[in-house]
Amino acid sequence: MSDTQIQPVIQVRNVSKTFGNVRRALIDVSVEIGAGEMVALIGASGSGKSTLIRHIAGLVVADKGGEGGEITVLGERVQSGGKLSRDVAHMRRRLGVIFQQFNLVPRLTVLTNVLAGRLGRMPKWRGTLMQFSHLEKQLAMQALSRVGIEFTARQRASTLSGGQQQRAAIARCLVQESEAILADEPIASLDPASARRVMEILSDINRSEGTAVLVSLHQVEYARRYCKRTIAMRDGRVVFDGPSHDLTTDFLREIYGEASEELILPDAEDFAEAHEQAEKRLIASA
Ligand SMILES: Nc1ncnc2c1ncn2[C@@H]1O[C@H](COP(=O)(O)OP(=O)(O)OP(=O)(O)O)[C@@H](O)[C@H]1O
Repeated sequence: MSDTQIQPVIQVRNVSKTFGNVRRALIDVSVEIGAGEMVALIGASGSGKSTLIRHIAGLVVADKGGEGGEITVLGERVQSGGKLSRDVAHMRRRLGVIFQQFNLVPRLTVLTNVLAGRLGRMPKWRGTLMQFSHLEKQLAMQALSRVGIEFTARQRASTLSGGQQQRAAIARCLVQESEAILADEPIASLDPASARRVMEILSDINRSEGTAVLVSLHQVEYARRYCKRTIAMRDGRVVFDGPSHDLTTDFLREIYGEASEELILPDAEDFAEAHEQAEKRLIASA
C-alpha cells in the first residue's frame, strides 16, 4: 500500500453537486491526493474542475444525502452529507488557495497582500489594524524573493503584470505556511513564459517543502511536464486518474473526442523546445 492510500492530504468521497436542480456539475467524484504529490486536474471547459476545487476548499457545499459526500483535508473534515464542518476556518488557515484571477487587493502594496497570508495566524486585533511584526515582514520579503519579485514589494498590486500577480499570490501561500495548495487554473490567463515560471515555482515548493499541490489546468502539456499524476474530468465525472505520461494525444481523443483539441496546445512541439532551452539556460547559469 502506498503512502497515498495510508494518509491522504486531500480525500474526496462520493461527492455530487447539482446546480439549480438540473446541472450536475459533479457526479459521484472520489479522489485522493497523497502527501508530497503534485497532481494535475484537467478537463475541458465546464467539466467540473473549479467546482471540485471549490468543494475541497470548503467554498461550496455538496449535494445532501446519498452515500458519503465527504471531504477531508489535512485530516480535518471540510464537509459531509451536504454540510460544512464547523471548524472549516481552521482547515482553511492550513490550506493555500490560488485562483486564476489572483485574488489580490489591487490598491494595497504587494508586501501587504503577501502579509495577508499571516492573518489566520495572528491575533484578530493585530490583523484588523494590519500591524505586522518585523519578523512577519521579513518572512514576506523572503517569500517575494523566492518567487523572484522582491523588487515589487512597495508597488500597488494593481501595477503588476498577470504573471507577477500570480507569483505574489504564491508568496502569500508561502507566508501562510500552507500545508497543501489548491491552484484553480493559475496559468489560464498568463502568457506561456509566465505560465512556465508559475508552474516551476509551484513545482519547486512541492519538491522542496513536500507540500501537496492540486492544480487545475486547461492544457495537458503542462500536466505532463510538471505533474507525475493527472486526474481528468469530463461532464462532472473522473474519467482518468493515473500517470500523466499515459495521456497521449490519442488517448485524450479517446476520452474527450472533439473536446480534446481544447486540451492540447497547438504548438506542443514549440512548448517542449522552449522548455529544453530554458532548462539549458538554467544549467548554464548554475
Ligand atoms: N454557481 C454556479 N451556478 C450554476 N452552475 C454552475 C455554477 N458553477 C459552475 N456551474 C456549472 O457547473 C459546470 C462545471 O463548471 P466548472 O466551473 O466547475 O467547470 P471547469 O471545468 O472549471 O470549467 P472552466 O475550465 O471553463 O473553468 C458547468 O456546467 C458550469 O456552468
